[in-house]
Amino acid sequence: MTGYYTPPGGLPPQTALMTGRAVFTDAYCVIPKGCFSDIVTSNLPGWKNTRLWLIARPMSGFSETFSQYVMEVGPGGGADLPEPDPVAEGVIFVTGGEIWLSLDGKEHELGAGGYAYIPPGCDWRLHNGSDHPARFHWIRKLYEYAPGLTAPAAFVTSDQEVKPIAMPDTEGRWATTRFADPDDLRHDMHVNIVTFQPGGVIPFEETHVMEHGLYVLEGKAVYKLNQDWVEVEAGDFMWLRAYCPQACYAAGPGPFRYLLYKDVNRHAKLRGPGAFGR
Ligand SMILES: NC(=O)N[C@H](N)C(=O)O
Repeated sequence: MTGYYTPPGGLPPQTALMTGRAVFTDAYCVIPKGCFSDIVTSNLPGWKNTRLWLIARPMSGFSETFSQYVMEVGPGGGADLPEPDPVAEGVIFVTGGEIWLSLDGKEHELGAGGYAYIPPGCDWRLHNGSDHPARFHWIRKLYEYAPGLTAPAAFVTSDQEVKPIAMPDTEGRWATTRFADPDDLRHDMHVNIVTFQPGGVIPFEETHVMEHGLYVLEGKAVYKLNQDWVEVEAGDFMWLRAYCPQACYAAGPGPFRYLLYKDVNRHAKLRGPGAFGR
């Protein structure tokens, strides 16, 4: 772990060359780090001294499940009512600085690598009491209640505390840090960190129902997205629609790591005549 990329802000200089790496297709999208300039930031109601890059949002109303924000909270900034939607759950992953997080009355301080799961309806607040900016990812999803299951409880952990689990037969070259218990079906989204050691690969085209957001925290790789091979590096974001084929080769001298969102553990939504009379 050598640190997590965070956008520096500002504008590229007038002498900058467009590199043409930004791509938006029906199956996937790549937002390279060069796109994180000051002019594409947003603000949010209720958030003080805060700006964000909103890098994923549901758009077609058909199959997209999540939104992802790269947040930058300045000194003294934050929110007492951060989440307006009572059914939204969230994950926070800190990439730089420190945040103060109150979850249902319990207070936590999170630094780089800090991770929090925030269930729907949680009473939470977030502030930056330091004199430098705090940066973190905020991933949001509408929680899908399932018969017999309640929503999970809030928890706080960190990249440093959770041991990555190697994928079978990879000699540890491909491993996943799983922050939520994969056997706990109350969770309908996982936000994990995937780590490849130099030369590590996904050796087949994964093609599955889960939608993905991948934010590259560290290193570089060549990623297969649908029919294209795309070079990616720390700071780049990829959005992959359900069933988008995916594979990769870790190409740099150090580990290649990304924060991975996926929707899990729920039925496919049926549509059309006969689906409970709808
Ligand atoms: N692109 C990925 O890293 N996919 C993961 N192996 C996953 O779906 O868990």
